Amino acid sequence: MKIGILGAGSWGTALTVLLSDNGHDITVWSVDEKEIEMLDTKREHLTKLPGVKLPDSVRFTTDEQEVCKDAELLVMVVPSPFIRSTAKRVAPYITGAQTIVNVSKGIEDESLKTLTEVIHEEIPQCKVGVLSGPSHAEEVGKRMPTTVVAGAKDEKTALMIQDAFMNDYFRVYASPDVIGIELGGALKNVIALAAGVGDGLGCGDNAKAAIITRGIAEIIRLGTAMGGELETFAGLSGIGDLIVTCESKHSRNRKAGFLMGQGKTYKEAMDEVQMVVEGVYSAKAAYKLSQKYGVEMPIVSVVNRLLFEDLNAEEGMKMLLTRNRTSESTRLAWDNEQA
Ligand SMILES: NC(=O)C1=CN([C@@H]2O[C@H](COP(=O)(O)OP(=O)(O)OC[C@H]3O[C@@H](n4cnc5c(N)ncnc54)[C@H](OP(=O)(O)O)[C@@H]3O)[C@@H](O)[C@H]2O)C=CC1
Ligand SMILES: O=C(CO)COP(=O)(O)O
Repeated sequence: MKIGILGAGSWGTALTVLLSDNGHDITVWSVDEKEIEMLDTKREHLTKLPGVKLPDSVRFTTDEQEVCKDAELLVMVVPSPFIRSTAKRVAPYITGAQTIVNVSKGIEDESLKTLTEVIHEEIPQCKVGVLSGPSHAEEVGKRMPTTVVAGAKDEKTALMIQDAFMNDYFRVYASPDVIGIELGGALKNVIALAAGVGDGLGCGDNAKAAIITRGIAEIIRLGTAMGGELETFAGLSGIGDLIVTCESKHSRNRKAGFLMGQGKTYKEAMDEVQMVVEGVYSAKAAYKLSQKYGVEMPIVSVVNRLLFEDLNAEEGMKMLLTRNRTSESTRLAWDNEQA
């Protein structure tokens, strides 16, 4: 199959390896001429995915028309703040016969829309799906075992995406729950910032487990209120992705949080990480959505205050621990008569 990849950072590069392994004919596009020249001449992304070699068959371009021409599938893999502008750039070259799969993770800040909603708005003529889950580029680029989930509103599109990506080191499940998959992928990044802050403060495994567990509770609360399925949040793009991002040495969001826990501002942390820290972009949107849907998200709220107000890391952690006492169960009531 002919595939165009829109974005040539670490995830775009790792997926180029994967999709080439699957025998597809790949063209990679980036807005950045220097990045395209480096990839074309060195066959490696020297800064964002060093050590991973790209096959000679892959073509590189900065031309939107070229990457879209005859591509049955386009993979959208630019950071979330650039999804709309990239969709606008390619829209004139996309026909109703083509499919776009979004593999980026975020929520648009102003509109509070998911990324497939943004793509659909800009390119209504084509089919749009999503692929998400615990999948660091550093491991996929080395062909290490990985599982993800592909979602689309119609089964044919979901199965087409599953088929294009799946191989013996990259297992792809399929699902109709597009909103659940997207919210899991976007919200886990905000929680990972908090997990990193805990690490930076020197908190231990108990605190990490608490942030992951109470974090997924927040994701489920908002995600189900917005129409996502509980099963999805218990799956690869929910708890699966949350675990990998809160625990992995590769995680950009956890690392940015770690630096903030050590006293750096989020801008200093982002400069040091040098790759996209999506949680910073999604944090405000997640908070605004929690207000809109009337659900409590204390970790998301503290992360916003750490990022955009002058709350420091220690105060933030204390604030979470000293919230009003509450129950873990939201469904069951006490049976006081039996007691
Ligand atoms: N890295 C990973 O392991 C994974 C990442 N993701 C998601 O994939 C998305 C991309 O992440 P990742 O590849 O890591 O990011 P990177 O920062 O490595 O790369 C992003 C790419 O987008 C390009 N870019 C920068 N500015 C613009 C712009 N204005 N318009 C269009 N393109 C631009 C970058 O160019 P330049 O290099 O010049 O900045 C680069 O090619 C994110 O949403 C992330 O959450 C999902 C799963 C795994
Ligand atoms: O989403 C990702 C892996 O699934 C990448 O984000 P992090 O690097 O912050 O974990």
